Amino acid sequence: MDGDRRYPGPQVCREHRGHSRRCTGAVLMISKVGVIGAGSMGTAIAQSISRRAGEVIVFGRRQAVVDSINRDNCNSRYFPGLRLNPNIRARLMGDRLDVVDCAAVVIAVPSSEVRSIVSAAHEDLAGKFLVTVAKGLEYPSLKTMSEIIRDETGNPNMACFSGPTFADEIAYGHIAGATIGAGGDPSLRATISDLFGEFILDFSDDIRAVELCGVLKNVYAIGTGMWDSVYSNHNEHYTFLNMCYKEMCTFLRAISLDEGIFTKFCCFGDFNLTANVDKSRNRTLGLMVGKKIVKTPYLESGVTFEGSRSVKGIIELAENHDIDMPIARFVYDVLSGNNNVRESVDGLIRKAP
Ligand SMILES: NC(=O)C1=CN([C@@H]2O[C@H](COP(=O)(O)OP(=O)(O)OC[C@H]3O[C@@H](n4cnc5c(N)ncnc54)[C@H](O)[C@@H]3O)[C@@H](O)[C@H]2O)C=CC1
Ligand SMILES: O=C(CO)COP(=O)(O)O
Repeated sequence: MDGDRRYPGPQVCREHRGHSRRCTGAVLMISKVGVIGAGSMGTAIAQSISRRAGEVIVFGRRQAVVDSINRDNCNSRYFPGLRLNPNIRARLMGDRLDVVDCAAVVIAVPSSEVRSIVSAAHEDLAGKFLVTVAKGLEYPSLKTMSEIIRDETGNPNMACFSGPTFADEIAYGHIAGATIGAGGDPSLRATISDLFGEFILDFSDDIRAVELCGVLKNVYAIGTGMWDSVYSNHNEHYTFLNMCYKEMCTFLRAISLDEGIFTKFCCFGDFNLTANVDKSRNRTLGLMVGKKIVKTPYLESGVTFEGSRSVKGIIELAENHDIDMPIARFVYDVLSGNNNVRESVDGLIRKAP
């Protein structure tokens, strides 16, 4: 695809008051932003932000990807057909990260990698405005990404970005909504609204609840894939989808401080996107396991299946709140090879709420 024809270069932005709307105006010159992770989401976020910032530095661990971005304005591994904006530069990941003059740093690596990366670079990241897009839960600590990052850097200025946001569609500039989980500091919201001004944004003060929505929806995407590998009718699909959403809302009512979380992009939007669309890696994993196309070595496939890594933690977190999560347990049991899908699905139907 041709270069990003919409790239007008950084321009002055009108004040973005941070309420839920797509910033259609030109953009504020945000000096420099760092993105940790040169995978699909890191590259996509870099492309979006590069239309609003002076420069975006992407930190990747593969020299070939770094070279491809710097030499050809292209991430040949993830988006071979997309010309990246010229103000995106790549650097090879090291323990230390040269983010000295970055106004903000986005963390876009798989959740399993966040603690090691942030711990190694904690001195560089301390005091920075940090945004995590990773959708995972650390085990056995049961900590979310922002909790890990705060552990390692002590940063109070933290936010998360989560919603129905397939990376490829972001990279090609399609409309997407996302929830910003951040403390109530107005200046923080203004900064993040400028950074992610291409998105339709809603906000929540409960960053942990926003992050847990992203974790839960991956689990239910796997579960829906498994269910759909057995039942192929519309009634059956949407009946199970409703069962999943009911279980997810039961969990959120127990842990969320934000009573409006249920209708935010991180919750209803991302839950439906990932559970219903085959582009989702988590849903695809559920379909493949359900059809016995793949067995447990999928974790060595190199594909980022966040839901399979976080389902055990979600079950334990729920137990800590005396919440029963039969569908999350169904997903865990099948992924663990304990039962086959049809037996487990029939069991779910008998116990349906
Ligand atoms: N791909 C998508 O559509 C979306 C992904 N996300 C989230 O973004 C996070 C990142 O996932 P994706 O970009 O999708 O995965 P990906 O598999 O496309 O890319 C992951 C990248 O992280 C890099 N990486 C892994 N370990 C690393 C390390 N120790 N140091 C430096 N780089 C390392 C890999 O080399 C790869 O480039 C996940 O938590 C995912 O849930 C969120 C929304 C959408
Ligand atoms: O989080 C995502 C979309 O919002 C990406 O979903 P998958 O990780 O299932 O591909």
